[in-house]
Amino acid sequence: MVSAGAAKADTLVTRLTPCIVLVGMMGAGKTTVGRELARRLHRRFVDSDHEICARTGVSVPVIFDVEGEPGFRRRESQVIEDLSLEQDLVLATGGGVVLAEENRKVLRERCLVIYLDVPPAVLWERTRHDRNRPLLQVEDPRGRIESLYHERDPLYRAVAHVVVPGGRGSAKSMLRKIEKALELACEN
Ligand SMILES: Nc1ncnc2c1ncn2[C@@H]1O[C@H](COP(=O)(O)OP(=O)(O)OP(=O)(O)O)[C@@H](O)[C@H]1O
Ligand SMILES: O=C(O)C1=C[C@@H](O)[C@@H](O)[C@H](O)C1
Ligand SMILES: [Mg+2]
Repeated sequence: MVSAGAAKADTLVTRLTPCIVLVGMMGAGKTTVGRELARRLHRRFVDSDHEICARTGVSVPVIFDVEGEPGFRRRESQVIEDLSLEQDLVLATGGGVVLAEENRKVLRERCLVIYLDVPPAVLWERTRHDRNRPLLQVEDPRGRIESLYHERDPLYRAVAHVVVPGGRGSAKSMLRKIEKALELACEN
């Protein structure tokens, strides 16, 4: 059963947008919320980190180990180039997708981009026990999140058509905010 909010957003975004893209920091909930958003909008869901792993057959930390961050970023840009043109897709991106200007350009021009803006303290709570994020395997991961957030926040804002502020609310409440923002974006 599709809720009234999801049905309304579905009609409007289907008319206006090819690919709905979620951007934001590690732990913002792009994968968690994106999967549910896709289900509610009857769209296919792809996570760019998962797509890179499917193409290479190894995990994100292994790619960082073998090819370094530049190798991972090249693979990420290729996935963005390929998927951003697809119809009926919700695409959850990796936290660093906005670092490359070419990615920002492609996403901004081809897609409807939603920034999930979650404060560093909450990001830290969600990622502190996860070993799958190579950039956080440092002495002060909490400080790293803080500095990455401040470096990247302007880039997320530059690429986004819609900013959805998040906090300690549930994934469900984030989803409701996104659906509301999609309705508003499509009315204007
Ligand atoms: N709104 C939320 N409330 C509470 N926990 C959440 C929320 N959204 C996501 N989480 C949890 O936070 C963790 C990180 O979420 P998720 O993997 O979706 O983030 P991400 O934005 O995809 O991060 P990355 O850029 O590293 O892929 C997961 O354990 C998820 O269950
Ligand atoms: O924020 C980042 O730079 C990253 C986030 C993850 O989604 C992965 O793409 C990878 O761990 C790098
Ligand atoms: Mg993710």
